Amino acid sequence: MTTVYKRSTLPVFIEHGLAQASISDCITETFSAIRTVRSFSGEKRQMFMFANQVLSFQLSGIKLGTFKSINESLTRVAVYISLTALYCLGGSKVKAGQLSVGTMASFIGYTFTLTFAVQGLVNTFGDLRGSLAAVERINSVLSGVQVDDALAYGLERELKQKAVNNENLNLFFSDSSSEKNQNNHLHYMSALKTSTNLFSLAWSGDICLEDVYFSYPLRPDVEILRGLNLRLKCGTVTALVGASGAGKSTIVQLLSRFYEPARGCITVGGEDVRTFDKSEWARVVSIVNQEPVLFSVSLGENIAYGLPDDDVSKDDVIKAAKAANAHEFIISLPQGYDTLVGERGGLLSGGQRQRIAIARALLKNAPVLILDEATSALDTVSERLVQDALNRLMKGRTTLVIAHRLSTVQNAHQIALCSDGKIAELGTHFELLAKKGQYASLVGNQRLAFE
Ligand SMILES: Nc1ncnc2c1ncn2[C@@H]1O[C@H](COP(=O)(O)OP(=O)(O)OP(=O)(O)O)[C@@H](O)[C@H]1O
Repeated sequence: MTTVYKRSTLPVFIEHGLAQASISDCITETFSAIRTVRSFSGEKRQMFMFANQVLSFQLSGIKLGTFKSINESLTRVAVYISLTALYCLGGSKVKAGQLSVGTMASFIGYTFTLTFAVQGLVNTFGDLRGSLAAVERINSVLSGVQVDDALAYGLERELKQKAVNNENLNLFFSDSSSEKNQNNHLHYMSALKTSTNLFSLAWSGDICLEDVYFSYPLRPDVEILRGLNLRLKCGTVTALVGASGAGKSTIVQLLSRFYEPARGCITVGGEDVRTFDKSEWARVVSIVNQEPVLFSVSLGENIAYGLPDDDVSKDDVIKAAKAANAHEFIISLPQGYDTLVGERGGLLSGGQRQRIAIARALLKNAPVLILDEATSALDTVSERLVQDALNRLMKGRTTLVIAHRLSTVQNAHQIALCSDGKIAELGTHFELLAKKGQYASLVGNQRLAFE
């Protein structure tokens, strides 16, 4: 009986445990790659995955609950059978005059009542304690979070338009009829423009950082950017250089709109980017990082990440992979485009991960490209393949590259040297060398890698 019970319930326990683990895996993966998720407008996709995992957790929970209830019922039946047996035994002793009826009945009754009561109480308190701890943790996380209203508004609006029939997602949205939500919506609806002209502006206009001041929320007293001005000319490459800690990544974060400037503004074709919501902005900007983040899905899905499923054909994915010099290595794998890349792309080499990220950006085809050039050394063949793919990706796009290689800097249309929270020098490689300023000494000190 015990063996049958174990055999039948063990898989249910395992399934429930796995469902719980996949929820936390999904959360960990999403938050550790939050910049990539945001830059590819992947919030909806991650939320959808999360919703599915919560639902399978719910289903396995119900199954487990059913087994537990059956177990509980069987236990109770067994207890009552024993009780009946005790009554019979006690009854015979009473009949023989060895025990009084009252003593026997009270003994049995009190014993079992007490057992069930204590058991129930312990179970309930156990569950309650767990739930209270979870609620407390959720509250502490939520109370420390600053809600990004513009992003939240953009996401909710998009989800309401496109996924209104999707029950899974609807579970995650609060009742928009509440007065507070409606006020928020009205506020942003009046402030934010639609994306209709954002793409054409980004394909044809310059991107400008105008007198930008910025400090990080966690260190509000330290001004990282102090009146920075920089124009990224449409369709050209700007190499951003500067000493470590000069603020290069901060400029990238502002351009990606992970943060907003404290003063000054960023414009696209003359329009303040804050007039567009963040999820729409994410569609016109591609970011390729030093250490590209891949998700633990297939190679094909990683390349198509960020695009709605119905917009991506297998041919498009292959075309992007070919342009990124990734097709050959993908088809040499036994499962080709269906090969799983492992957690954070761990089953691929550094150069392969970079080419997948480049294919992803090529497929996204955004007019603005932000590139954080890898400092880690690749072997010569891999390096050439990556560089070749990057050159194709940069072509015709307004590109800002945090440059670490002299060749990148030399080939850029302009070089911006960031120092003291400003652009201290701006020009081509030879112009800046002739100036014999900070750029010349940066190159002289070999702080830019020579090839
Ligand atoms: N999230 C953050 N919160 C507070 N301060 C930060 C944060 N990120 C960076 N800083 C600070 O901002 C300054 C500029 O950092 P940033 O990363 O932009 O420099 P960088 O030029 O990209 O440097 P590196 O070349 O070493 O990557 C540094 O002094 C850094 O300590």
